[in-house]
Amino acid sequence: MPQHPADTLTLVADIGGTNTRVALADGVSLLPETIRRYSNRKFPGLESVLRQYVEDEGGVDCKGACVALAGPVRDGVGTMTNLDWTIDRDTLHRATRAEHVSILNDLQAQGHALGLIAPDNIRPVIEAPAAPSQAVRLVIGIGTGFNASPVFETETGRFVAPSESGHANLPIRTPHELKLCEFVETAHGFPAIEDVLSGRGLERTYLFLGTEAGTPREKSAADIMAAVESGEDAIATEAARLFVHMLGTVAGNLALIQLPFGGIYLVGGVARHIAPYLDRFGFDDAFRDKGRFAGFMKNFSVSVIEDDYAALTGCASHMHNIYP
Ligand SMILES: Nc1ncnc2c1ncn2[C@@H]1O[C@H](COP(=O)(O)OP(=O)(O)OP(=O)(O)O)[C@@H](O)[C@H]1O
Repeated sequence: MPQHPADTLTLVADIGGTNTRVALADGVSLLPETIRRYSNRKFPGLESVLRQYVEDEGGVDCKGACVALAGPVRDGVGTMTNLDWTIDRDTLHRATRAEHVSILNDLQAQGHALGLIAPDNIRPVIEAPAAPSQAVRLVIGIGTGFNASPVFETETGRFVAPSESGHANLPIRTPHELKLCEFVETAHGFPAIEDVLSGRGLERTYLFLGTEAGTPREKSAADIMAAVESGEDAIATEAARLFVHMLGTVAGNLALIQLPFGGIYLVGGVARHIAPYLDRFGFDDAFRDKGRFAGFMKNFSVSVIEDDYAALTGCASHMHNIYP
């Protein structure tokens, strides 16, 4: 990589509950040939994934390193929610030898990527009136877990607020959703949004509907979506419909809390796979089902970001802004 001297390079990593994606960036641009993907279950911890990456890139030296992880970050220590991994700044220095390091929540990184995603990678779901460029935006992530972050444009730069909103409890609108909530609560002790709106949540919804029908069966999220596509399994179709409805309700709630007149952006592996069915399974109706505020909900556009590496771009942008 001779055309990119070490003092311009940043190592960026997106650590999800299932997969870690790592790349090098020059400024805000990812270097496509350096993008690598690792399956988390093959590694004992985050430090070893990062060390593996540095080795796979021939012992590369970088000026900065930024990791975005699926879990809360407090006082410079990130803790994964769906994996027994933590990372702190010293470990990140050690693993990458970078001078500047930063640890973000993965949805914060997704927020920092807004404005840098190629238009081809943004799929519109609901249109809304145009808003000023400083209007608040909201990213919602549905993958191994669920989370959301509002994105604020301030006079001193962009601020993306972290949250753990996937661990708030499920909002219930129908008797059937109440039964799903009770099913989730029986298994987990608490019916969190993430227990339905995630890959495992889709699988759990499928099991719930099968159990209700007297034919309990398990299928992976990918197989459920393949069955929806082929139309061969009515329970899979119903699971996707229930999932989409719950997603509309939760996204509508978050919109009312944050007022993202600049748009809502759905990101993550499950969001990308469910995107073609949002219209067919009534996302829009559930999103707008807010009583007197049903008309007000037309202020919010919704899109799906189809770029699997958006969080890496967000890490690069964040580092470029704080260490130009
Ligand atoms: N074809 C598919 N349809 C729906 N869901 C799928 C499909 N393939 C994989 N998934 C689900 O996507 C999830 C992984 O999504 P993603 O790649 O965004 O993960 P991640 O970045 O590790 O997650 P997170 O950041 O939420 O922790 C898994 O729960 C998996 O079951």
